Amino acid sequence: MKHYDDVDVLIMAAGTGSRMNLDVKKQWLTLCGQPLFSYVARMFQALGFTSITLVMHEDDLARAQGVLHAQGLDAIRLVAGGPDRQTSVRNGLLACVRTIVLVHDAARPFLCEEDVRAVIARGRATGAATLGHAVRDTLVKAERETIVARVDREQLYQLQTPQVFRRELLQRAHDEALRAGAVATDDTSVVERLGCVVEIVGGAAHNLKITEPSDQLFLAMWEAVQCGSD
Ligand SMILES: Nc1ccn([C@@H]2O[C@H](COP(=O)(O)OP(=O)(O)OP(=O)(O)O)[C@@H](O)[C@H]2O)c(=O)n1
Ligand SMILES: C[C@](O)(CO)[C@H](O)COP(=O)(O)O
Repeated sequence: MKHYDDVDVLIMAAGTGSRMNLDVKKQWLTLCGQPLFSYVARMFQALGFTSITLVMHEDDLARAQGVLHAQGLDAIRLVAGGPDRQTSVRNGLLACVRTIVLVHDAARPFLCEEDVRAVIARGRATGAATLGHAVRDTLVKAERETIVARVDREQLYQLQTPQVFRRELLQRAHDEALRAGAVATDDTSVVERLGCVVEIVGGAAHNLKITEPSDQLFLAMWEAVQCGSD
């Protein structure tokens, strides 16, 4: 059973995707015939979420509106992002009114329902939870591409999204970070600055973020499996 009426979903899609080195921003790459941002928005709608806000680059708002409309996704709100992810999340928070906020990257389209359910359950219970995956490769520290030290991976995780928070806490954390001029790459870091504990929920390894050109291979593989194309 799905009970998501206490959750505002923020889908982050306002970046420039500089590490992809493409002419197109990565959220416009297609998966199963749809741009990543609408693929992800549709997925959350299909899971039963009723408040979904898509944070897009301001240059893309009109075009994104057209895509959402053409796909019958008019219920999804559009908000302009900012120059960094933290500002984009803060802009998105202005559209949130519910008890819980779930923040997800449009660049992570390979999310499964089980992980969404698990991280929401922990976020509701503790106030702050994130999906993450234990590091599984051998880790080292290097200088000038030469190994100088070994790093014990025992306690290391790669954080993913969704990240789920009590809205009041996330808002307070962003207000405080703005006041202090603190910049972070994710929202757990923003919340930790308040001294809050964030719980990690083990997520699927395949919930990876499209970041570098070679990650397009995963889009092709997912499409072949999920959409039946060859
Ligand atoms: N100003 C920004 C920057 C990032 N994001 C979003 O946050 C997610 C994760 O960020 P990242 O992978 O770093 O995306 P980009 O900033 O676009 O990539 P890059 O760092 O390579 O430029 C992406 O879905 C991206 O669109 C955002 O909404 N607003
Ligand atoms: C939020 C995030 O996806 C968690 O892994 C990540 O921090 C986004 O920013 P990054 O600069 O790509 O690490």
